[in-house]
Amino acid sequence: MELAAALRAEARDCNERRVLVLAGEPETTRDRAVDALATADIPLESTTLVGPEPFVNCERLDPVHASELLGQTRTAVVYDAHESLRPNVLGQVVGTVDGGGLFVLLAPPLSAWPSRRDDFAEALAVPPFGPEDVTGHFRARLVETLYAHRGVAVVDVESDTVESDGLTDPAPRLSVPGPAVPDRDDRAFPTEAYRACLTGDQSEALAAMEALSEPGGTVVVEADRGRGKSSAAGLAAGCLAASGRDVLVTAPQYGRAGEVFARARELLNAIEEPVALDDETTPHRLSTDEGRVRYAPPTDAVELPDDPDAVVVDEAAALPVRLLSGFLDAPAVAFTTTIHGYEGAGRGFSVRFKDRLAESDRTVREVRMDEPIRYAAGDPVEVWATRALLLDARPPVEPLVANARPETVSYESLSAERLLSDEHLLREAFGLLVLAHYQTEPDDLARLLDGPNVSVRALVHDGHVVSVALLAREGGLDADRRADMYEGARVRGNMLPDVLTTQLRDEAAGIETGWRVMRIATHHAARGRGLGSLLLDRIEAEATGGSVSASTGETGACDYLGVGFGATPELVSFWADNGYRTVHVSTTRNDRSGEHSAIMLRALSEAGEALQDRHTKWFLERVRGMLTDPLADLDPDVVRAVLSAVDGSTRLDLSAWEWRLLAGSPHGAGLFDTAPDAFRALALRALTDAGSSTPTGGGDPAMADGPTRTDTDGPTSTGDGEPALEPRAERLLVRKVLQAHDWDSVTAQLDFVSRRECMRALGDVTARLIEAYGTDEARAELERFE
Ligand SMILES: CC(=O)SCCNC(=O)CCNC(=O)[C@H](O)C(C)(C)COP(=O)(O)OP(=O)(O)OC[C@H]1O[C@@H](n2cnc3c(N)ncnc32)[C@H](O)[C@@H]1OP(=O)(O)O
Ligand SMILES: Nc1ncnc2c1ncn2[C@@H]1O[C@H](COP(=O)(O)OP(=O)(O)OP(=O)(O)O)[C@@H](O)[C@H]1O
Repeated sequence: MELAAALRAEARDCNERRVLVLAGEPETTRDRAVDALATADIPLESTTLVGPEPFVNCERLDPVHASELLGQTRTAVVYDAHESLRPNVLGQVVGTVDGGGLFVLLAPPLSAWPSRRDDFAEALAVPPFGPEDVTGHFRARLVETLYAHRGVAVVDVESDTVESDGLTDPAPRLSVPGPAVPDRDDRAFPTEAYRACLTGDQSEALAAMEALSEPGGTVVVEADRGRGKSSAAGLAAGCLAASGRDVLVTAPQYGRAGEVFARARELLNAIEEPVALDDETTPHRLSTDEGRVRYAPPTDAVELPDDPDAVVVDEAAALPVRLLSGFLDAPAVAFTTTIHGYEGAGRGFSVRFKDRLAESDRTVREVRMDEPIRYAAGDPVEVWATRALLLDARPPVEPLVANARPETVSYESLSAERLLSDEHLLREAFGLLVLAHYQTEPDDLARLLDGPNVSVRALVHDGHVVSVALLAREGGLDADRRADMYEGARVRGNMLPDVLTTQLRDEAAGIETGWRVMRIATHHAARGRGLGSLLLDRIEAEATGGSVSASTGETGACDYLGVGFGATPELVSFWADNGYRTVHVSTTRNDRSGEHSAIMLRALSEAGEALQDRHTKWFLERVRGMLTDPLADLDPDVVRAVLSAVDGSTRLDLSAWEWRLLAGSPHGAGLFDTAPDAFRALALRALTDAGSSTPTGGGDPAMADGPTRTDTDGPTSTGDGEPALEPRAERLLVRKVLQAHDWDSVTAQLDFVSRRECMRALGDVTARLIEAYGTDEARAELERFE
């Protein structure tokens, strides 16, 4: 394996990395990899094998644990991709290879690789599709990039042919001086911290983070992977703790904060600050005499437990904007974020969150770190990985779509073939999806190109993608599969049938076929002009009449459209305005976003309607119980939005005595606390009516009457609908009546001047609801006190 030695020698000379692809039968490639590591003189202690079985005496990680390598530095990583090639794993492992090191990829013969069905392809075969329906576009594209890119050697080990030698013959590199330590006058942090910096960019980022010493300090550090941003944040945290401050560190995953703590600790040791680990089992907690550095997961950290002096949010792009905004309540805060990472969300961070920062009254210091730490700038392996995984995909630049309007765009189905033949279109469509969602990852690219159940629709303005939707076909499952699912077996994909079947105990929920809108996004320069709604309209038109063909990207006619998403009031209204109706709200919060998911359906066929109707009915029957317990802290505006988006309303089944009690409450004759259930029934009725124009009536013993809004009785105050309550009155119904918060907290949350005023406000709302919904007797009772 002389080639391996030559690649390594070149890599070392220019502090870059090289890729060695060994293609052929598994055993042969594994033997050759062992030879290659030996000939290239790569120490096994700094080599990691990522693969299903050991064949070389070095650290081995199963591919599912590859994320453990994030933030680490290895001289070589061998990725044995025979059993499965996972795009996420590829992205995670390439970045950890050090300058002067090799990334060794073991693969089947490259010409046959795209048509192989490996374990990852199996994972993309979402029922009712089988592995034979999964295509190999992602791998075909990957193979093309392997041949096309500099720094990538390809060897066919069966014929012992070097198909591409990967040598770039670089010009000799001038040695780069280490970063200068700023003058003492210019800095507040100790010299040791600046000495610990490995690049000028890192030193500048550290200097910017001195702003965290003062209340109001806000710093944003943006960098590509491996630029040393976590380390810069760690050095800053160490300096702050040494000066007696309490620093709270958060990151999407506990393990990811490791570099922050490692640098903080090294620094505290270097400046001889006695440092104690509070607890060996949770090493992410360091204490100095007066200061400390501690970790909390994002959804806890946003509550700013124990009032930290400063907060470091590492990998901020992987968190949703709503959560990030919460950190602006901290006295001082630094956000570090990857621009083109496997998180693939850096631009999203800039666009979505920087606007929010700009609106806040904080002065923000922004720093960008470009110099790579592990290897030289311009490293060809980084260039290759970025292209292969589309890590730098971005939406069209603003001027190209700024004039897009519903009348200037065309609706298009973007098949995988079309996207592959037009790299610009692929980059724009994927870039827009990445930008719109904080959790897009390289696996999604493969899903989009090869998943038989996934397809893309877009609005195109002048050749550029301005709105895009990713659709998943769900349901259409046979009886055995539905029974398995009902009994608790995991069925891939099929998110909506899965929730409706397993959590909501509907064994028939997987019969109908639906399209789930997995993601939808409109370019930020063209939002609020009706484009998102137009895209949904066109999808619906297609879904009501289309033909079925997985290979052409046609998803076919179906029974319903559906969506599951982290519920915010604005998004729920967007879906409700487009005719989607609530059937479920998850009882737990998403770990990363802190949001509850809402599930909304839009029935398109009779069968779809039957499905939606029964879930609407069940939702109305159970939502009261959920609101007093698991959803008791759900944002009242989300509660208002999801309730008003239910396609139906509850019937009021109150006894004459309950009506009398309600009617007495506005004037203090009846008390809320003596019969909260009667108040709940009334509040729920009002809030579910809030989105409709024709309320349903009372008198029926059934709790819910499903989606038909046929009124039977119940006068209304407006003549043609429900009483129009102000948002604050609705929030009061949610917080006090439905979520059962105590009077004092409701008074404070809704800014009432006193508990008395809050109680009086509830009395007023109750009176209005009795006017609208009460029996004649109840209204007469109300009048007795007036
Ligand atoms: C399954 C999922 O993907 S859910 C996640 C949806 N996607 C995102 O959140 C990505 C970022 N957001 C976007 O790309 C867009 O805001 C979309 C896709 C939600 C809406 O696209 P648009 O082209 O703006 O839609 P359209 O113009 O038809 O409707 C906008 C309406 O949605 C509402 N809306 C939706 N989201 C928001 C929001 N975050 N802030 C304010 N209003 C919003 C508004 O009421 C607006 O009404 P208006 O026209 O009266 O101003
Ligand atoms: N000042 C430093 N001292 C010692 N090691 C450092 C320093 N800065 C960076 N490193 C090392 O360089 C590598 C990359 O640094 P770090 O993890 O801070 O960068 P990052 O930009 O957050 O990278 P990633 O995106 O890979 O998480 C790590 O292995 C880290 O240990």
